[in-house]
Amino acid sequence: MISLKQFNDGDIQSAQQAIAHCVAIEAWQTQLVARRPYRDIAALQAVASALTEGWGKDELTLALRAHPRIGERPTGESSEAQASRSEQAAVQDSDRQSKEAIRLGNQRYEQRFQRVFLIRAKGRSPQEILAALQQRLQLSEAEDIEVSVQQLREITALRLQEAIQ
Ligand SMILES: NC(=O)NC1=NC(=O)NC1=O
Repeated sequence: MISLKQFNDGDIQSAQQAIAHCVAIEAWQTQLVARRPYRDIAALQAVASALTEGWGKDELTLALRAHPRIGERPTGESSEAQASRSEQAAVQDSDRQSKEAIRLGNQRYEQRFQRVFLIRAKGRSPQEILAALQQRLQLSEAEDIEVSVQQLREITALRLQEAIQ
């Protein structure tokens, strides 16, 4: 985590490094860095959010490369892995039955949509995640893309809040 001043004043390389784990979409990273300096955190978050406006299936596909499945404990010390572990803590600590239900739900979801199920996990219990997964299985491809992109926006915003304070 770095301060807004450090983010504003740092060189391009270090500024991009500080936010790269928020979402694996290069354009978002480079544009957020290019618009420095930000007068305050709210201005930074407003631009970060505006830069997600046009996201669709292509951006989702890019971002999913960096998101482990829900319930699969992300390994490694990368910023992404650390962020995922903390976001998914409630699932990691849940009982075996919930974990198995989520694992099976992920399988069903991937068979239907051919992509990893993405949900903003922070603040959600395993039960809430499971309920969301069941609901998402009823959606059409287009509907689920829209919901998945919205989840990606939420995860990105939460990670940015943690990254620069
Ligand atoms: N497949 C996922 O939904 N992954 C994740 N959701 C989060 O909130 N963090 C993740 O890594």
